Amino acid sequence: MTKTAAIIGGGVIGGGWAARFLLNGWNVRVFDPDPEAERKIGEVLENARRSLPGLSDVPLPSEGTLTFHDEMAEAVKGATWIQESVPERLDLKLRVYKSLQEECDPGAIIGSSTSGFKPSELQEGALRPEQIVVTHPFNPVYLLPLIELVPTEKNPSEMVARAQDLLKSVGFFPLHIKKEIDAHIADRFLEAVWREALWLVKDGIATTEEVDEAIRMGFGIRWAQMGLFETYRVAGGEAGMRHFMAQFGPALKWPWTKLMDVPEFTDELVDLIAEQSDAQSGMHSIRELERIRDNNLVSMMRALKAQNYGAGAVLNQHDALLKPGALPTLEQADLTQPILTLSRAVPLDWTDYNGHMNEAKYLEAFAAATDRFMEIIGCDMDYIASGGSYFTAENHIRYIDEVHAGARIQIRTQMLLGQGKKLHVFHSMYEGEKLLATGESFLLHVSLETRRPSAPSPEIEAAMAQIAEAQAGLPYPEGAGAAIRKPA
Ligand SMILES: NC(=O)C1=CN([C@@H]2O[C@H](COP(=O)(O)OP(=O)(O)OC[C@H]3O[C@@H](n4cnc5c(N)ncnc54)[C@H](O)[C@@H]3O)[C@@H](O)[C@H]2O)C=CC1
Ligand SMILES: C[N+](C)(C)CC(=O)CC(=O)[O-]
Repeated sequence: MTKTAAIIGGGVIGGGWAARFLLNGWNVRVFDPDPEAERKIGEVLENARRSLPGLSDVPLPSEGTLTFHDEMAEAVKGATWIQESVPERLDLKLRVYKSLQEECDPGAIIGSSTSGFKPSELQEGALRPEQIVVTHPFNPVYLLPLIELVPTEKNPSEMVARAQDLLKSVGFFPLHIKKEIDAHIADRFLEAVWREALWLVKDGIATTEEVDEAIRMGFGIRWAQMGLFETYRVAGGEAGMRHFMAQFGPALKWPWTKLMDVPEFTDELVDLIAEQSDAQSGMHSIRELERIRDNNLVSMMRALKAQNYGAGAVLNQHDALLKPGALPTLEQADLTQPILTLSRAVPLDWTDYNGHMNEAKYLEAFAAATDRFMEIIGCDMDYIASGGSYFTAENHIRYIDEVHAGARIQIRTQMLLGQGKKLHVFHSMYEGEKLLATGESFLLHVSLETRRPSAPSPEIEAAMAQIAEAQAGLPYPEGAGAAIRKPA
Protein backbone atom coordinates (compact mmCIF):
# COMPACT_ATOMS: atom_id res chain seq x y z
CA MET A 1 0.00 0.00 0.00
CA THR A 2 1.25 3.50 -0.81
CA LYS A 3 2.58 5.20 2.29
CA THR A 4 1.81 8.79 3.19
CA ALA A 5 4.19 11.46 4.48
CA ALA A 6 2.99 14.73 5.98
CA ILE A 7 5.32 17.69 5.48
CA ILE A 8 4.81 20.40 8.07
CA GLY A 9 6.62 23.49 6.80
CA GLY A 10 7.38 23.39 3.09
CA GLY A 11 10.29 25.84 2.74
CA VAL A 12 13.80 25.02 1.52
CA ILE A 13 14.04 21.84 3.60
CA GLY A 14 10.39 20.75 3.74
CA GLY A 15 10.27 21.06 -0.07
CA GLY A 16 13.28 18.75 -0.35
CA TRP A 17 11.67 16.16 1.95
CA ALA A 18 8.45 16.37 -0.09
CA ALA A 19 10.40 15.69 -3.30
CA ARG A 20 12.37 12.78 -1.76
CA PHE A 21 9.21 10.99 -0.55
CA LEU A 22 7.14 11.75 -3.64
CA LEU A 23 9.76 10.52 -6.14
CA ASN A 24 10.14 7.34 -4.08
CA GLY A 25 6.46 6.55 -4.51
CA TRP A 26 4.96 8.00 -1.30
CA ASN A 27 1.87 10.20 -1.24
CA VAL A 28 2.79 13.55 0.24
CA ARG A 29 0.55 16.01 2.08
CA VAL A 30 1.92 19.49 2.77
CA PHE A 31 0.81 21.96 5.43
CA ASP A 32 2.40 25.41 5.22
CA PRO A 33 0.52 28.70 5.81
CA ASP A 34 2.71 30.50 3.26
CA PRO A 35 0.51 31.21 0.19
CA GLU A 36 3.66 30.81 -1.94
CA ALA A 37 4.41 27.31 -0.60
CA GLU A 38 2.86 25.47 -3.55
CA ARG A 39 4.85 27.50 -6.09
CA LYS A 40 8.10 27.09 -4.14
CA ILE A 41 7.67 23.33 -3.72
CA GLY A 42 6.80 23.10 -7.42
CA GLU A 43 10.19 24.62 -8.24
CA VAL A 44 12.07 22.33 -5.86
CA LEU A 45 10.24 19.38 -7.40
CA GLU A 46 11.20 20.44 -10.89
CA ASN A 47 14.87 20.36 -9.88
CA ALA A 48 14.40 17.04 -8.06
CA ARG A 49 12.70 15.39 -11.03
CA ARG A 50 15.63 16.15 -13.32
CA SER A 51 18.29 15.02 -10.83
CA LEU A 52 17.11 12.31 -8.40
CA PRO A 53 15.59 9.54 -10.59
CA GLY A 54 18.72 9.30 -12.76
CA LEU A 55 20.92 8.61 -9.72
CA SER A 56 19.40 5.13 -9.74
CA ASP A 57 20.34 2.60 -12.37
CA VAL A 58 16.92 1.01 -11.88
CA PRO A 59 13.54 2.73 -12.04
CA LEU A 60 12.17 4.42 -8.93
CA PRO A 61 8.56 3.55 -8.05
CA SER A 62 5.86 5.62 -9.77
CA GLU A 63 5.55 9.07 -8.25
CA GLY A 64 3.04 9.44 -5.42
CA THR A 65 0.35 12.12 -5.20
CA LEU A 66 1.12 15.59 -3.82
CA THR A 67 -1.62 17.53 -2.03
CA PHE A 68 -1.68 20.83 -0.12
CA HIS A 69 -3.84 21.26 2.96
CA ASP A 70 -5.21 24.30 4.80
CA GLU A 71 -5.47 22.40 8.09
CA MET A 72 -2.56 20.62 9.74
CA ALA A 73 -5.00 18.01 11.11
CA GLU A 74 -6.01 17.02 7.60
CA ALA A 75 -2.38 16.66 6.51
CA VAL A 76 -1.24 14.43 9.39
CA LYS A 77 -4.25 12.12 9.75
CA GLY A 78 -3.20 8.54 8.88
CA ALA A 79 0.33 9.58 7.82
CA THR A 80 3.14 7.06 8.44
CA TRP A 81 5.84 9.74 8.61
CA ILE A 82 5.43 13.36 9.70
CA GLN A 83 8.38 15.63 8.96
CA GLU A 84 8.46 18.95 10.77
CA SER A 85 10.54 21.62 8.96
CA VAL A 86 9.21 24.88 10.40
CA PRO A 87 11.64 27.72 11.21
CA GLU A 88 14.32 27.08 13.83
CA ARG A 89 12.39 28.37 16.88
CA LEU A 90 11.80 26.05 19.80
CA ASP A 91 8.52 27.66 20.92
CA LEU A 92 7.10 27.30 17.40
CA LYS A 93 8.21 23.68 17.02
CA LEU A 94 6.68 22.76 20.43
CA ARG A 95 3.37 24.40 19.47
CA VAL A 96 3.35 22.51 16.19
CA TYR A 97 3.88 19.13 17.94
CA LYS A 98 1.11 19.92 20.41
CA SER A 99 -1.46 20.48 17.66
CA LEU A 100 -0.34 17.71 15.39
CA GLN A 101 -0.13 15.05 18.11
CA GLU A 102 -3.82 15.62 18.87
CA GLU A 103 -4.64 14.50 15.33
CA CYS A 104 -1.96 12.09 14.14
CA ASP A 105 -1.68 8.33 14.43
CA PRO A 106 0.20 7.47 17.69
CA GLY A 107 2.31 5.01 15.67
CA ALA A 108 3.46 7.65 13.18
CA ILE A 109 7.06 8.83 13.33
CA ILE A 110 7.47 12.57 13.85
CA GLY A 111 10.88 13.62 12.55
CA SER A 112 12.25 17.11 13.09
CA SER A 113 14.64 18.74 10.61
CA THR A 114 16.08 20.91 13.37
CA SER A 115 19.70 21.88 12.77
CA GLY A 116 20.46 22.60 16.39
CA PHE A 117 17.87 21.54 18.99
CA LYS A 118 18.34 18.36 20.95
CA PRO A 119 15.54 15.77 20.73
CA SER A 120 14.96 15.98 24.51
CA GLU A 121 14.17 19.71 24.04
CA LEU A 122 11.65 18.85 21.32
CA GLN A 123 10.03 16.11 23.43
CA GLU A 124 9.57 18.46 26.43
CA GLY A 125 5.87 18.65 27.37
CA ALA A 126 4.77 16.64 24.33
CA LEU A 127 1.64 14.49 24.44
CA ARG A 128 3.70 11.44 23.34
CA PRO A 129 7.41 12.30 23.56
CA GLU A 130 8.34 8.81 22.36
CA GLN A 131 7.00 9.69 18.92
CA ILE A 132 9.38 12.61 18.27
CA VAL A 133 12.92 12.20 16.99
CA VAL A 134 15.49 14.41 15.26
CA THR A 135 16.00 13.55 11.59
CA HIS A 136 18.35 16.28 10.43
CA PRO A 137 18.81 16.39 6.63
CA PHE A 138 21.24 18.19 4.33
CA ASN A 139 20.39 20.51 1.51
CA PRO A 140 19.42 19.44 -1.18
CA VAL A 141 17.40 16.87 0.75
CA TYR A 142 16.33 15.10 -2.44
CA LEU A 143 19.97 14.31 -3.37
CA LEU A 144 22.16 14.10 -0.27
CA PRO A 145 21.88 10.80 1.61
CA LEU A 146 22.80 11.84 5.17
CA ILE A 147 20.14 12.06 7.87
CA GLU A 148 21.37 12.55 11.43
CA LEU A 149 18.92 10.39 13.37
CA VAL A 150 19.04 11.47 17.01
CA PRO A 151 16.70 9.72 19.46
CA THR A 152 16.54 9.89 23.28
CA GLU A 153 15.95 7.10 25.77
CA LYS A 154 12.22 7.92 25.45
CA ASN A 155 12.12 6.59 21.87
CA PRO A 156 11.57 2.81 21.84
CA SER A 157 14.31 0.94 20.00
CA GLU A 158 11.63 -0.58 17.75
CA MET A 159 10.66 2.94 16.65
CA VAL A 160 14.29 3.91 15.96
CA ALA A 161 14.77 0.74 13.88
CA ARG A 162 11.54 1.46 11.95
CA ALA A 163 12.69 5.04 11.32
CA GLN A 164 16.01 3.73 9.97
CA ASP A 165 14.25 1.28 7.64
CA LEU A 166 11.84 3.90 6.31
CA LEU A 167 14.65 6.39 5.73
CA LYS A 168 16.71 3.75 3.90
CA SER A 169 13.70 2.83 1.77
CA VAL A 170 13.71 6.34 0.26
CA GLY A 171 17.46 6.30 -0.31
CA PHE A 172 18.75 8.08 2.81
CA PHE A 173 21.75 7.09 4.92
CA PRO A 174 20.51 7.40 8.53
CA LEU A 175 23.42 8.03 10.86
CA HIS A 176 22.24 6.99 14.31
CA ILE A 177 23.70 9.47 16.81
CA LYS A 178 23.68 7.78 20.17
CA LYS A 179 24.23 10.84 22.41
CA GLU A 180 22.29 14.01 21.88
CA ILE A 181 24.21 17.26 21.62
CA ASP A 182 23.44 20.77 20.34
CA ALA A 183 23.72 20.84 16.53
CA HIS A 184 24.35 17.05 16.35
CA ILE A 185 27.61 16.17 14.51
CA ALA A 186 27.84 17.63 11.03
CA ASP A 187 26.75 21.18 11.80
CA ARG A 188 29.50 21.37 14.42
CA PHE A 189 32.06 21.02 11.61
CA LEU A 190 30.20 23.41 9.37
CA GLU A 191 30.09 26.00 12.15
CA ALA A 192 33.83 25.65 12.78
CA VAL A 193 34.69 26.09 9.11
CA TRP A 194 32.16 28.94 8.75
CA ARG A 195 33.72 30.78 11.74
CA GLU A 196 37.24 30.46 10.32
CA ALA A 197 36.05 31.65 6.90
CA LEU A 198 34.39 34.71 8.44
CA TRP A 199 37.66 35.62 10.17
CA LEU A 200 39.68 35.19 6.97
CA VAL A 201 37.33 37.55 5.11
CA LYS A 202 37.02 40.04 7.98
CA ASP A 203 40.79 40.21 8.44
CA GLY A 204 41.25 40.82 4.72
CA ILE A 205 43.26 37.61 4.27
CA ALA A 206 40.95 36.12 1.64
CA THR A 207 37.84 37.03 -0.36
CA THR A 208 34.74 34.83 -0.31
CA GLU A 209 35.83 33.50 -3.70
CA GLU A 210 39.33 32.61 -2.47
CA VAL A 211 37.86 30.80 0.53
CA ASP A 212 35.64 28.78 -1.80
CA GLU A 213 38.57 27.97 -4.13
CA ALA A 214 40.61 26.80 -1.15
CA ILE A 215 37.83 24.34 -0.35
CA ARG A 216 36.65 23.13 -3.74
CA MET A 217 40.07 22.77 -5.38
CA GLY A 218 41.42 20.60 -2.60
CA PHE A 219 40.16 19.21 0.65
CA GLY A 220 36.47 19.59 -0.28
CA ILE A 221 36.80 16.92 -2.97
CA ARG A 222 38.87 14.79 -0.62
CA TRP A 223 36.29 15.01 2.16
CA ALA A 224 33.46 14.17 -0.23
CA GLN A 225 34.79 10.68 -0.75
CA MET A 226 36.70 9.72 2.42
CA GLY A 227 35.75 12.12 5.16
CA LEU A 228 38.30 13.40 7.67
CA PHE A 229 39.87 10.51 9.56
CA GLU A 230 40.32 8.16 6.62
CA THR A 231 41.88 11.02 4.62
CA TYR A 232 44.33 11.85 7.43
CA ARG A 233 45.22 8.21 7.89
CA VAL A 234 46.39 8.15 4.28
CA ALA A 235 48.20 11.48 4.84
CA GLY A 236 50.22 9.80 7.60
CA GLY A 237 51.92 7.70 4.91
CA GLU A 238 52.95 4.14 5.67
CA ALA A 239 53.09 4.90 9.39
CA GLY A 240 49.40 5.88 9.22
CA MET A 241 47.29 7.64 11.80
CA ARG A 242 49.77 7.60 14.70
CA HIS A 243 52.44 9.27 12.60
CA PHE A 244 49.93 11.82 11.33
CA MET A 245 48.94 12.74 14.88
CA ALA A 246 52.55 12.98 16.03
CA GLN A 247 53.38 15.30 13.14
CA PHE A 248 50.32 17.54 13.08
CA GLY A 249 48.90 17.19 16.59
CA PRO A 250 51.11 19.98 18.00
CA ALA A 251 49.88 22.36 15.29
CA LEU A 252 46.48 22.35 16.97
CA LYS A 253 48.03 24.42 19.75
CA TRP A 254 49.74 26.83 17.39
CA PRO A 255 47.84 29.91 16.26
CA TRP A 256 46.48 28.19 13.14
CA THR A 257 42.85 28.75 14.03
CA LYS A 258 40.65 31.30 15.74
CA LEU A 259 38.09 28.67 16.43
CA MET A 260 36.19 29.82 19.47
CA ASP A 261 36.03 33.54 18.74
CA VAL A 262 33.20 34.58 16.47
CA PRO A 263 33.59 37.84 14.57
CA GLU A 264 30.76 40.21 15.28
CA PHE A 265 28.27 40.56 12.45
CA THR A 266 28.70 44.32 12.14
CA ASP A 267 27.07 46.11 9.17
CA GLU A 268 30.54 46.49 7.76
CA LEU A 269 31.27 42.74 7.82
CA VAL A 270 27.86 41.83 6.45
CA ASP A 271 28.31 44.35 3.58
CA LEU A 272 31.83 43.08 2.86
CA ILE A 273 30.71 39.47 2.61
CA ALA A 274 27.50 40.20 0.72
CA GLU A 275 29.36 42.38 -1.82
CA GLN A 276 32.12 39.84 -2.36
CA SER A 277 29.54 37.09 -2.71
CA ASP A 278 27.63 39.19 -5.29
CA ALA A 279 30.84 39.74 -7.24
CA GLN A 280 31.62 36.02 -7.05
CA SER A 281 28.22 34.51 -7.87
CA GLY A 282 25.71 37.32 -8.50
CA MET A 283 25.67 36.58 -12.23
CA HIS A 284 23.58 33.46 -11.46
CA SER A 285 20.07 33.36 -9.98
CA ILE A 286 19.54 31.07 -6.98
CA ARG A 287 17.65 28.62 -9.21
CA GLU A 288 20.61 28.58 -11.65
CA LEU A 289 23.02 27.99 -8.77
CA GLU A 290 20.80 25.15 -7.54
CA ARG A 291 20.95 23.56 -10.98
CA ILE A 292 24.74 23.97 -11.17
CA ARG A 293 25.01 22.42 -7.69
CA ASP A 294 22.71 19.52 -8.61
CA ASN A 295 24.58 18.83 -11.87
CA ASN A 296 27.87 18.67 -9.97
CA LEU A 297 26.48 16.58 -7.11
CA VAL A 298 24.92 14.04 -9.47
CA SER A 299 28.16 13.71 -11.45
CA MET A 300 30.25 13.24 -8.31
CA MET A 301 27.80 10.84 -6.67
CA ARG A 302 27.54 8.73 -9.82
CA ALA A 303 31.34 8.61 -9.99
CA LEU A 304 31.37 7.38 -6.37
CA LYS A 305 28.68 4.88 -7.31
CA ALA A 306 30.97 3.37 -9.93
CA GLN A 307 33.59 2.98 -7.15
CA ASN A 308 30.92 1.64 -4.72
CA TYR A 309 32.37 3.97 -2.08
CA GLY A 310 30.89 6.35 0.49
CA ALA A 311 27.72 8.03 -0.78
CA GLY A 312 28.05 5.94 -3.96
CA ALA A 313 27.77 2.70 -1.98
CA VAL A 314 24.55 4.04 -0.40
CA LEU A 315 23.13 4.63 -3.89
CA ASN A 316 23.99 1.06 -4.88
CA GLN A 317 22.31 -0.29 -1.74
CA HIS A 318 19.18 1.70 -2.58
CA ASP A 319 19.21 0.30 -6.13
CA ALA A 320 19.45 -3.20 -4.66
CA LEU A 321 16.37 -2.49 -2.52
CA LEU A 322 14.46 -1.32 -5.61
CA LYS A 323 15.77 -3.96 -7.99
CA PRO A 324 13.58 -7.03 -7.41
CA GLY A 325 11.31 -7.54 -10.35
CA ALA A 326 12.68 -4.59 -12.33
CA LEU A 327 13.73 -6.54 -15.44
CA PRO A 328 12.39 -9.94 -16.54
CA THR A 329 14.52 -13.07 -16.79
CA LEU A 330 14.29 -15.62 -19.61
CA GLU A 331 11.62 -17.46 -17.63
CA GLN A 332 9.62 -14.33 -16.77
CA ALA A 333 9.70 -12.53 -20.13
CA ASP A 334 7.02 -12.78 -22.80
CA LEU A 335 9.45 -14.05 -25.41
CA THR A 336 7.01 -13.51 -28.28
CA GLN A 337 7.61 -9.75 -27.90
CA PRO A 338 10.79 -7.63 -27.80
CA ILE A 339 12.21 -8.18 -24.29
CA LEU A 340 12.54 -5.39 -21.71
CA THR A 341 16.32 -4.97 -21.29
CA LEU A 342 16.61 -1.51 -19.70
CA SER A 343 14.32 0.61 -17.56
CA ARG A 344 15.70 3.71 -15.87
CA ALA A 345 15.61 7.50 -15.76
CA VAL A 346 17.98 9.66 -17.79
CA PRO A 347 20.75 10.83 -15.41
CA LEU A 348 21.63 14.52 -15.37
CA ASP A 349 25.21 13.75 -16.39
CA TRP A 350 23.95 12.12 -19.60
CA THR A 351 22.71 15.50 -20.87
CA ASP A 352 24.78 18.04 -22.78
CA TYR A 353 25.03 21.67 -23.98
CA ASN A 354 21.89 21.16 -26.09
CA GLY A 355 19.89 20.38 -22.94
CA HIS A 356 19.09 16.80 -23.95
CA MET A 357 20.59 13.32 -23.75
CA ASN A 358 23.99 13.31 -25.41
CA GLU A 359 24.46 11.06 -28.45
CA ALA A 360 27.20 9.02 -26.75
CA LYS A 361 24.85 8.16 -23.89
CA TYR A 362 22.41 6.46 -26.28
CA LEU A 363 25.22 4.01 -26.98
CA GLU A 364 25.78 3.61 -23.22
CA ALA A 365 22.09 2.81 -22.76
CA PHE A 366 22.06 0.38 -25.70
CA ALA A 367 25.27 -1.24 -24.42
CA ALA A 368 23.59 -1.77 -21.04
CA ALA A 369 20.61 -3.32 -22.85
CA THR A 370 22.97 -5.65 -24.75
CA ASP A 371 24.65 -6.64 -21.45
CA ARG A 372 21.22 -7.43 -20.03
CA PHE A 373 20.28 -9.47 -23.12
CA MET A 374 23.53 -11.42 -22.72
CA GLU A 375 22.57 -12.14 -19.07
CA ILE A 376 19.10 -13.27 -20.18
CA ILE A 377 20.57 -15.86 -22.54
CA GLY A 378 23.01 -17.07 -19.86
CA CYS A 379 26.12 -15.01 -20.57
CA ASP A 380 26.27 -13.65 -17.03
CA MET A 381 29.27 -12.85 -14.81
CA ASP A 382 29.77 -16.51 -13.83
CA TYR A 383 29.77 -17.56 -17.47
CA ILE A 384 32.22 -14.78 -18.37
CA ALA A 385 34.48 -15.81 -15.49
CA SER A 386 34.49 -19.32 -17.00
CA GLY A 387 36.11 -17.91 -20.17
CA GLY A 388 33.35 -17.15 -22.69
CA SER A 389 31.82 -13.80 -23.62
CA TYR A 390 30.59 -11.63 -26.49
CA PHE A 391 32.49 -8.86 -28.29
CA THR A 392 30.54 -6.24 -30.26
CA ALA A 393 31.57 -6.14 -33.91
CA GLU A 394 29.21 -3.42 -35.19
CA ASN A 395 26.68 -0.88 -33.90
CA HIS A 396 24.19 1.35 -35.65
CA ILE A 397 22.15 3.99 -33.83
CA ARG A 398 19.24 6.03 -35.19
CA TYR A 399 18.34 9.14 -33.16
CA ILE A 400 14.62 9.70 -33.57
CA ASP A 401 13.47 12.03 -30.78
CA GLU A 402 14.90 14.10 -27.92
CA VAL A 403 14.84 13.06 -24.31
CA HIS A 404 15.68 15.07 -21.17
CA ALA A 405 17.15 14.55 -17.70
CA GLY A 406 14.87 12.61 -15.36
CA ALA A 407 12.72 11.08 -18.16
CA ARG A 408 11.93 7.39 -17.69
CA ILE A 409 13.21 5.38 -20.62
CA GLN A 410 12.80 1.74 -21.55
CA ILE A 411 14.61 -0.42 -24.09
CA ARG A 412 13.00 -3.47 -25.67
CA THR A 413 15.13 -5.93 -27.59
CA GLN A 414 14.31 -8.14 -30.55
CA MET A 415 16.78 -10.85 -31.50
CA LEU A 416 17.31 -10.86 -35.27
CA LEU A 417 19.81 -13.71 -35.23
CA GLY A 418 21.12 -15.92 -32.47
CA GLN A 419 22.95 -18.90 -33.84
CA GLY A 420 26.38 -20.35 -33.24
CA LYS A 421 28.83 -17.58 -32.49
CA LYS A 422 26.59 -14.88 -34.07
CA LEU A 423 24.23 -12.63 -32.12
CA HIS A 424 22.33 -9.83 -33.85
CA VAL A 425 19.99 -7.71 -31.73
CA PHE A 426 17.76 -4.73 -32.42
CA HIS A 427 17.00 -2.40 -29.49
CA SER A 428 14.17 0.16 -29.46
CA MET A 429 14.28 2.92 -26.85
CA TYR A 430 11.02 4.49 -25.66
CA GLU A 431 9.77 7.19 -23.33
CA GLY A 432 6.26 5.88 -22.64
CA GLU A 433 4.97 5.01 -26.12
CA LYS A 434 7.25 7.49 -27.90
CA LEU A 435 10.08 5.90 -29.89
CA LEU A 436 13.30 7.80 -29.10
CA ALA A 437 15.99 5.78 -30.84
CA THR A 438 16.95 2.39 -32.19
CA GLY A 439 20.26 0.62 -31.71
CA GLU A 440 21.34 -2.38 -33.71
CA SER A 441 24.28 -4.50 -32.60
CA PHE A 442 26.10 -7.42 -34.09
CA LEU A 443 28.14 -9.47 -31.64
CA LEU A 444 30.43 -12.47 -31.83
CA HIS A 445 30.87 -15.03 -29.11
CA VAL A 446 34.56 -15.26 -28.17
CA SER A 447 36.90 -17.30 -26.05
CA LEU A 448 38.47 -14.91 -23.55
CA GLU A 449 41.54 -17.11 -23.58
CA THR A 450 42.30 -17.11 -27.33
CA ARG A 451 40.48 -13.77 -27.91
CA ARG A 452 39.05 -15.44 -31.07
CA PRO A 453 35.45 -16.24 -32.07
CA SER A 454 34.17 -19.48 -30.58
CA ALA A 455 30.94 -21.41 -30.11
CA PRO A 456 28.83 -20.47 -27.04
CA SER A 457 27.78 -22.99 -24.42
CA PRO A 458 24.92 -25.38 -25.28
CA GLU A 459 22.78 -23.55 -22.67
CA ILE A 460 23.26 -20.22 -24.48
CA GLU A 461 22.53 -21.92 -27.82
CA ALA A 462 19.32 -23.33 -26.33
CA ALA A 463 18.21 -19.98 -24.90
CA MET A 464 18.83 -18.25 -28.23
CA ALA A 465 16.89 -20.99 -30.04
CA GLN A 466 13.98 -20.54 -27.61
CA ILE A 467 13.88 -16.79 -28.23
CA ALA A 468 14.30 -17.22 -32.01
CA GLU A 469 11.31 -19.54 -32.12
CA ALA A 470 9.16 -17.30 -29.93
CA GLN A 471 10.04 -14.12 -31.84
CA ALA A 472 9.75 -15.73 -35.30
CA GLY A 473 6.33 -14.10 -35.77
CA LEU A 474 7.59 -10.56 -35.16
CA PRO A 475 7.97 -8.33 -38.23
CA TYR A 476 11.52 -7.39 -39.22
CA PRO A 477 11.90 -4.01 -37.46
CA GLU A 478 11.68 -0.82 -39.47
CA GLY A 479 15.16 0.68 -39.67
CA ALA A 480 17.04 -2.57 -39.16
CA GLY A 481 20.01 -3.01 -41.48
CA ALA A 482 20.01 0.75 -42.22
CA ALA A 483 23.12 2.70 -43.14
CA ILE A 484 23.89 6.36 -43.75
CA ARG A 485 23.25 6.87 -47.42
CA LYS A 486 24.80 9.34 -49.81
CA PRO A 487 22.38 12.29 -50.22
CA ALA A 488 20.46 12.06 -53.54
N1 LIG B 1 18.11 25.67 5.22
C1 LIG B 1 19.00 24.76 5.55
O1 LIG B 1 20.10 24.70 4.98
C2 LIG B 1 18.68 23.70 6.56
C3 LIG B 1 17.65 23.87 7.48
N2 LIG B 1 17.35 22.87 8.37
C4 LIG B 1 16.29 23.03 9.37
O2 LIG B 1 15.02 22.89 8.70
C5 LIG B 1 14.04 23.68 9.35
C6 LIG B 1 13.40 24.60 8.32
O3 LIG B 1 14.38 25.40 7.73
P1 LIG B 1 14.21 26.01 6.25
O4 LIG B 1 13.48 25.09 5.39
O5 LIG B 1 15.57 26.47 5.87
O6 LIG B 1 13.31 27.27 6.54
P2 LIG B 1 12.35 28.06 5.56
O7 LIG B 1 12.18 29.40 6.13
O8 LIG B 1 12.83 27.94 4.15
O9 LIG B 1 10.98 27.24 5.66
C7 LIG B 1 10.19 27.20 6.79
C8 LIG B 1 8.75 27.03 6.32
O10 LIG B 1 7.93 26.79 7.45
C9 LIG B 1 6.69 27.45 7.22
N3 LIG B 1 6.01 27.63 8.51
C10 LIG B 1 6.15 28.63 9.41
N4 LIG B 1 5.34 28.40 10.46
C11 LIG B 1 4.69 27.24 10.22
C12 LIG B 1 3.71 26.49 10.92
N5 LIG B 1 3.27 26.87 12.09
N6 LIG B 1 3.26 25.34 10.38
C13 LIG B 1 3.71 24.94 9.17
N7 LIG B 1 4.62 25.62 8.45
C14 LIG B 1 5.11 26.75 8.97
C15 LIG B 1 7.10 28.73 6.53
O11 LIG B 1 5.99 29.31 5.83
C16 LIG B 1 8.19 28.26 5.61
O12 LIG B 1 7.70 27.89 4.33
C17 LIG B 1 14.77 24.42 10.48
O13 LIG B 1 14.58 23.73 11.67
C18 LIG B 1 16.24 24.37 10.04
O14 LIG B 1 17.14 24.41 11.12
C19 LIG B 1 17.99 21.65 8.33
C20 LIG B 1 18.98 21.41 7.41
C21 LIG B 1 19.45 22.44 6.50
C1 LIG C 1 23.11 26.22 7.95
N1 LIG C 1 22.45 25.03 8.55
C2 LIG C 1 22.86 24.98 9.93
C3 LIG C 1 21.01 25.25 8.46
C4 LIG C 1 22.91 23.88 7.75
C5 LIG C 1 22.34 22.55 8.08
O1 LIG C 1 21.67 22.32 9.07
C6 LIG C 1 22.70 21.39 7.21
C7 LIG C 1 23.15 21.69 5.79
O2 LIG C 1 22.40 21.39 4.85
O3 LIG C 1 24.24 22.22 5.61
